[in-house]
Amino acid sequence: MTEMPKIFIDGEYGTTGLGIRQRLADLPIELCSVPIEHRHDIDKRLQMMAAVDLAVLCLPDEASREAVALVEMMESKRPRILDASTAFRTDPEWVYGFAELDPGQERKIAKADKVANPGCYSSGAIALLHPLVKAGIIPVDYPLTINAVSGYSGGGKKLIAVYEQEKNAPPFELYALDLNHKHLPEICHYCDLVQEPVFVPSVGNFAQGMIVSIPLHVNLLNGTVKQLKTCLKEHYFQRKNIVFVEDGLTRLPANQLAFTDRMELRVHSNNRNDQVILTASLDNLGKGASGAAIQNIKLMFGI
Ligand SMILES: NC(=O)C1=CN([C@@H]2O[C@H](COP(=O)(O)OP(=O)(O)OC[C@H]3O[C@@H](n4cnc5c(N)ncnc54)[C@H](OP(=O)(O)O)[C@@H]3O)[C@@H](O)[C@H]2O)C=CC1
Ligand SMILES: CC(=O)N[C@@H](CCC(=O)OP(=O)(O)O)C(=O)O
Repeated sequence: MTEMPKIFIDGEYGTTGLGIRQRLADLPIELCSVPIEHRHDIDKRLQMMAAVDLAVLCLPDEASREAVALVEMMESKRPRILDASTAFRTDPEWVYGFAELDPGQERKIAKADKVANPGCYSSGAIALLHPLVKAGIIPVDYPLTINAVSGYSGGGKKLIAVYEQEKNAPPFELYALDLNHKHLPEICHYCDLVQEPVFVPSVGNFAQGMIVSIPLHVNLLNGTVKQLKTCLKEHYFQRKNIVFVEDGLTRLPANQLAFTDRMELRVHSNNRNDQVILTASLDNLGKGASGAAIQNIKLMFGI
């Protein structure tokens, strides 16, 4: 009998880490753990990393950078790494863990030693924009606006505490109003955009779920509403985790896909076909984080 792959989740007691741990329970892998009281102990974590085939990092950016630098200095066998943070998503030495990006991306992930899991908002934005820009329908210099709302679990343990423990948590708030959100470089990079979109993220008083929505004026595109739909339908044909849906919805609840690992894409248009809103619905902790990580782990071990 062949041995099961060994995996250590650094940050396993955080929001994304816990989500991955729960999903791994169904897979043929051996999960190696550091006790909760030692979760910040770098020596114990490095010892564990030296003993496993894959280290999944579910840490803040700085802690991820530190852990990766230490792994790279290891003289013993190094584990492969899957990083959930923003730190390496546009780094050319890392493979971007968005399996549906292009044909061939799954193969790259399967062979990679270092995989960067995509950001939650970025996953929705890239799923919509990448195929449309690549097909030339959305010009690379289109003045895009990306609106998005996330459940509060998107901000990890700290934001969950604000929403679940403080009496005066807002029902809804805009944030990142300095127009410098950490997902913008990733979105521009993987959509080949030359004009940075205006990104308007927000958070609502619900735990999980996300909508990314992108309004478009059809007269500024190189294509029709029908061509937008056909392009997305063909790009995601027979994909399990991302589906293009044509159901004519005119309302879209933000928690529609909460507790799933799927993403749904839609093209909403008016009856003049001159305005469009593209939407991506997902769970920030599902396809936006832990669900995508599991997709990558399965690819990396051929499960
Ligand atoms: N939440 C989400 O929807 C998404 C999150 N991500 C990314 O995943 C990563 C983790 O986020 P999330 O799970 O939300 O965050 P959480 O704050 O919920 O969890 C982070 C975990 O890492 C631990 N930790 C923090 N600093 C260190 C350190 N220096 N050494 C060891 N452990 C440390 C924390 O410990 P302690 O228990 O002491 O706080 C906590 O257990 C982030 O990079 C985030 O950007 C990606 C996609 C979506
Ligand atoms: C609601 C909320 O705060 N969301 C986070 C994004 C989620 C996150 O931190 O992780 P990823 O970058 O890996 O997606 C934010 O805007 O910073």
